[in-house]
Amino acid sequence: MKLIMAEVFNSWQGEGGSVEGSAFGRRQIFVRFAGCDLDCLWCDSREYINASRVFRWRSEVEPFTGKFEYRPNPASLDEVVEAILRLDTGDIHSISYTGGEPTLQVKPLKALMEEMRSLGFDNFLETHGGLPELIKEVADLTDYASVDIKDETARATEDWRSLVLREVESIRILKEAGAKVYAKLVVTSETKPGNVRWYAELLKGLAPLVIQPREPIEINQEKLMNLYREAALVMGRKNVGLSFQVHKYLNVL
Ligand SMILES: C[S@@+](CC[C@H](N)C(=O)[O-])C[C@H]1O[C@@H](n2cnc3c(N)ncnc32)[C@H](O)[C@@H]1O
Ligand SMILES: Nc1nc2[nH]cc(C(=O)O)c2c(=O)[nH]1
Ligand code: SF4
Ligand SMILES: [Mg+2]
Repeated sequence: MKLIMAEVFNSWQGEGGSVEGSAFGRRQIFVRFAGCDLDCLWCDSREYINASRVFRWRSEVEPFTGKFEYRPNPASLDEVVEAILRLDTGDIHSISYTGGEPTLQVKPLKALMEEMRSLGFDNFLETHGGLPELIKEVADLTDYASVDIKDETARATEDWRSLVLREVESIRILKEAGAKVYAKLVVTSETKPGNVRWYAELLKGLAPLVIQPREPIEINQEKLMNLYREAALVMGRKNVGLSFQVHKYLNVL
């Protein structure tokens, strides 16, 4: 079984804020898959979007050392499992599968999640959720999921509205399978309050929402808190929170 990988490292989860299902501040091993079918304007993992150009992947030799070993793509499942286990510091909350978009490589993703579960780890899926048919394949193996709702200002794809509906469908599938799920919305100064109301209507009663400012932050506090209020008025005050990419401020991976 082969995978196109980007990197494997050990850090703490820097996103998700305090809503239910978030693993913010928990220690994780991150497994970043190469390749994505979307093209978010502000993506901080751009170099990994085109999988055919990711010739090698890196794995941390030891946590927080900044020292990496490089290997050619594609990777074998065994190599990736070995890289993960080498970074097991004994305090790992869950394994985070991110990217790129991990669900695009659904067969090896599933095999890896099965293997990590059998070794006693929980699985945390970080996904754009735009492909519910693929989400179905890994839903039973997912303990936690952070599913992005792509705002119109991300310009992720041409048919943005149908993408949002598919993301919500993925959340439903994951929830029905028993995963702890929250939605993450990256906002900018151009984000429309009316759009946030629409996302909130779709998520109401389904999953909590975190609002995460695009980095580097350009949205002002007043606008951010107005968007928060729009969402909370629809979803309920306990179901909305803020999320910041704290790892970027602390200069860790
Ligand atoms: C790189 S994506 C990979 C997983 C999946 N493709 C997705 O978009 O959800 C991981 C997370 O980083 C967030 N992210 C990426 N670039 C960002 C930026 N410049 N500012 C804020 N969040 C960002 C995404 O919204 C997503 O929640
Ligand atoms: N520390 C840390 N937390 C994260 N949460 C989501 C990340 C991602 O890129 O998916 C990420 C990441 O790359 N590093
Ligand atoms: S979906 Fe995720 S990996 Fe893909 S472009 Fe958007 S932020 Fe980047
Ligand atoms: Mg990131």
